[in-house]
Amino acid sequence: MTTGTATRLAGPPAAEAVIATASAQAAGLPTPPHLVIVRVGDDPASVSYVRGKAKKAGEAGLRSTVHALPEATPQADLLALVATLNADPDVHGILVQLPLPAHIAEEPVLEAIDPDKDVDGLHPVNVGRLWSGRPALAPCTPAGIMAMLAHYGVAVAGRRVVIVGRSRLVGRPLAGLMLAADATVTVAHSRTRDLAAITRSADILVAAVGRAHLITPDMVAPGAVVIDVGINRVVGEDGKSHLTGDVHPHVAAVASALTPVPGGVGPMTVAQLMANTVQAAERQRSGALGELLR
Ligand SMILES: Nc1nc(=O)c2c([nH]1)NC[C@@H]1CN(c3ccc(C(=O)N[C@@H](CCC(=O)O)C(=O)O)cc3)C=[N+]21
Repeated sequence: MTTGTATRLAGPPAAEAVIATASAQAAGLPTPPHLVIVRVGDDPASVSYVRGKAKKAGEAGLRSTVHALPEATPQADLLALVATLNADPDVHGILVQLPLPAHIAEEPVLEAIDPDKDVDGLHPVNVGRLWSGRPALAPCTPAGIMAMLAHYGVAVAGRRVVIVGRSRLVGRPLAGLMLAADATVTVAHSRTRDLAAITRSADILVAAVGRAHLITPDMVAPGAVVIDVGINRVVGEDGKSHLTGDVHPHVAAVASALTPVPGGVGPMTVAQLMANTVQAAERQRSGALGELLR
């Protein structure tokens, strides 16, 4: 077999382009947009992601505040904090880092966030706006994937997109964004029969399942563009823990383009959070006019 090597769709250059645009927009606002991140508990991955997000916000010329609440925080206290942030005109974006501790129900917390400050795009109002094809704050990972494809000149309109995974944070909203961009969309998942036959029909294949190396070369059409959203921590032969995606490395021999993990979709997620925060600040500034336009 001859092995081609897929073009590497690197995250950082595309992420920098998104951040540069967001920074320029932010500079045109009366005050720098203010992002508030709420983290409950000390999950090491969450601590590290939140740190990365706050750092990027500073680099982009945004303000950020992190509320790190103890693991045992009662749900009512978290809801009270969200209400305070909603009412504060100096707060433009609110992100509650997931997952929350088991004693806190996710839904009431997400539904408590002002939809116009919901930079994660997880409030049902934003989900509904997205699915009815209206302007909406969209979840950062799928919006970042769309930005990445645009950055690298990968056309979406009219093409077959297969998304493996139907999560609230990635698979479902990505399907909505792809549909809005005129793709023909299939969402596959753990109960899908003959997954390989479906994934082989994709011009653009997105793996967002959270199972290391689920997508093998036989599941990919020659020349397909493959987006790997997986962030799996695995212990390698060297005994060290490292990150790997949902896509097997040998897929690079079949695909025309492939996003690496790390250094692919992850940085796009963070960049898109900055873009969403600026968008939220602009929506709030446009106030009553914005109300009419939505
Ligand atoms: N309310 C909420 N919104 C989120 O958007 C959200 C969340 N909760 N909970 C967890 C997931 C995961 N997530 C990532 C963000 C950045 C990287 C990222 O920057 N990854 C780097 C490497 C990071 C590392 O080395 O650990 C990369 O892929 O190159 C990954 C994953 C946002 N999430």
